[in-house]
Amino acid sequence: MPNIVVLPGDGIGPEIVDEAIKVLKAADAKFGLDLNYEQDLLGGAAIDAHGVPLADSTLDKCRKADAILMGSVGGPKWDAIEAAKRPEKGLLKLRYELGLYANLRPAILYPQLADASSLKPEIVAGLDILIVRELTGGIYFGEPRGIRVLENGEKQGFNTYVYAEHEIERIARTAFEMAQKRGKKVCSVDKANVLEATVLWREVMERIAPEYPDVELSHMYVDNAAMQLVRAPKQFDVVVTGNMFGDILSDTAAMLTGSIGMLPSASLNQSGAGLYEPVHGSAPDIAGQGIANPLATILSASMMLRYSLNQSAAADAIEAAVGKVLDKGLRTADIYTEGFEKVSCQAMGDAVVAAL
Ligand SMILES: NC(=O)C1=CN([C@@H]2O[C@H](COP(=O)(O)OP(=O)(O)OC[C@H]3O[C@@H](n4cnc5c(N)ncnc54)[C@H](O)[C@@H]3O)[C@@H](O)[C@H]2O)C=CC1
Ligand SMILES: CC(C)CC(=O)C(=O)O
Ligand SMILES: [Mg+2]
Repeated sequence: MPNIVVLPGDGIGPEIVDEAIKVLKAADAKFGLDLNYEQDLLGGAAIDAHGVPLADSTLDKCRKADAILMGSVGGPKWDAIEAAKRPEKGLLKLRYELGLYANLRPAILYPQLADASSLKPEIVAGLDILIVRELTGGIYFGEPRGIRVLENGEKQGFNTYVYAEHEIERIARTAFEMAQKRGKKVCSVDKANVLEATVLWREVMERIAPEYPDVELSHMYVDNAAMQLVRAPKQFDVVVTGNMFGDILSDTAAMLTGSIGMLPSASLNQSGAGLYEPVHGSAPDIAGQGIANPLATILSASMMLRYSLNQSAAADAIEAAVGKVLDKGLRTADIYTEGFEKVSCQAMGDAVVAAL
């Protein structure tokens, strides 16, 4: 019986995770998945209960799990806490401790949402990009880091952008392997005109590329990539990049698909167990109102079935059910455009269950 650790987190986290679990239970009834769920705390909720954003006991459960389904962490309630102890650090620690270096962030435009995209329909029609973000290295984890006092009494904040060859090699392989199953193009995004760490990044990408002769490798500076994503996004197939650039570019890509409420993600390690979470955060501005879009989390649950639990038929069925619900004209507020039916978070989850 596969064991799923469920970490709803903060803000809209509990609302959207409830809907994803509902959909998983419906998929279980239909496909006999026999999933077992174990709920625990992460982020601000864990700080409130245990004083730390990720308790050792929670980390232990996650290590033993077949997969983890997460909502989102953070919020203004904990913003005054010093940076090293904030809710977000619990999530970063979880990713790091489980070695979840490969973060897959598909940005797919459902054709029904062409009107909700920030771009003109003709620019985004058929959009299907996969952002492969390195998740356990780079500037989010580099040492030294902190805030120090200089001799003149002024404070200085500092972080370190660092990548070792093995970290670049393994994420390169993930990107090339993914591209082999898709459009056979990898665009590696860096800032090699300025940052030495990304000069090495580019060198390693070039070194690994010949192992995948059927895949075309190109390089792009991150500033241009941000521009190209909103100018002509369909030029991209797989985009591989470091932790911070991937974080930023995936939020940009989200708006091409209509809303960040539509973007799921999978974070994988070498062993196949994974962490599944929407790309968005805890959305404190709409938390508790029942209006969040649960589809990113529902689609993350579908990625969990596909990547960690070997249940691709159930994953396909959930994705098809999401398509059917959009066909019916149901829209949460973030993807609502005139002429459609505006529904709550819960109604959207119920509709996906019904469509399943
Ligand atoms: N993986 C995680 O747990 C992440 C956590 N965060 C944390 O979340 C908190 C809020 O961060 P923000 O910068 O505001 O980013 P955010 O992604 O939470 O929200 C940005 C905007 O998108 C909207 N939005 C996000 N998800 C939505 C959904 N499912 N349905 C409808 N609208 C949605 C929000 O209402 C807001 O207007 C912060 O504490 C941040 O550190 C941010 C990103 C990821
Ligand atoms: C805590 C943040 C690094 C989370 C985030 O923004 C993300 O993973 O997209
Ligand atoms: Mg982010």
